Amino acid sequence: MKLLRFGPAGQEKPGILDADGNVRDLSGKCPDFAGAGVSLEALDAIRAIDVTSLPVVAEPGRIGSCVASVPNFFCIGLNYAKHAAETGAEPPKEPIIFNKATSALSGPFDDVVIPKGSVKSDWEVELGVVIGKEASYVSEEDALSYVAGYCVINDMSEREFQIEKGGQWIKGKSAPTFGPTGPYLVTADEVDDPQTLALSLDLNGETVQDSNTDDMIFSVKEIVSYMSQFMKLQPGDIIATGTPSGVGMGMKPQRFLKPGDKMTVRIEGLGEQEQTAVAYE
Ligand SMILES: NC(=O)N[C@@H](O)C(=O)O
Repeated sequence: MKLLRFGPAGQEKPGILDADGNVRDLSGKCPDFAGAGVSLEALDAIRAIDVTSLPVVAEPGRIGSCVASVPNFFCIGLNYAKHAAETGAEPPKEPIIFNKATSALSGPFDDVVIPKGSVKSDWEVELGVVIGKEASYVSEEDALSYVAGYCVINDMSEREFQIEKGGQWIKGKSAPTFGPTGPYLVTADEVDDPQTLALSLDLNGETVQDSNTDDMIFSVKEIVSYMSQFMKLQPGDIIATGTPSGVGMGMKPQRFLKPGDKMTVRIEGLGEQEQTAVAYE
């Protein structure tokens, strides 16, 4: 299933894409796609609905983040060897885990606001994993059975805030609008192998990131199992699984976003996002 949320910010309704590409309204039939609303049980209940019986939304308007009110917005750092190299870092021996403030979550086509005082705002296409079942001490073998689905994420990053402000990457990752997520939550049963997906990001029409999830250092199943050794993952948690090379910080000379820049962010089978960078006002 391709699940989405449509409507003005803060008033989104849950929907589903039908076989003809129409948005069908799921409101009243299921809870919002937040927390338990994306548990494996909740997704099974949606799967049992006859999609053709749902009203077609002729004009869905704005598309919101495909999940809402996320309990945790986790990220994995330096999970592609060439990206680690472009930042001057060694490939990690164990997964690097950090957080993005959950208030950074935004719609896949919403403007990205360059934060107040920022001169180093940067882009990062990433495969997003949404957890569908409490996961504590799970094996790698079982890990993918805890995944509700996958989505596109732009892990927006302010490099001065992230690197030059005395530590903790969360400072550079968390500005409002720094987490475009969606357009769809594609349920796990529709993704044969999360380690074979092409992912790319264009800046003003020029492809700057172009890779495949088979280049990850730690696979999705390794990440979910590893994280579950330290914490209990919960339904609705997002894990952004790291970005490939081609970020502005790694370019020579470095390149950062300015108002009017357009980012097109895509992952094979999961859809495409587009954001325009705008100045903070
Ligand atoms: N350098 C940096 O921030 N990278 C991470 O976000 C990552 O995805 O690797």
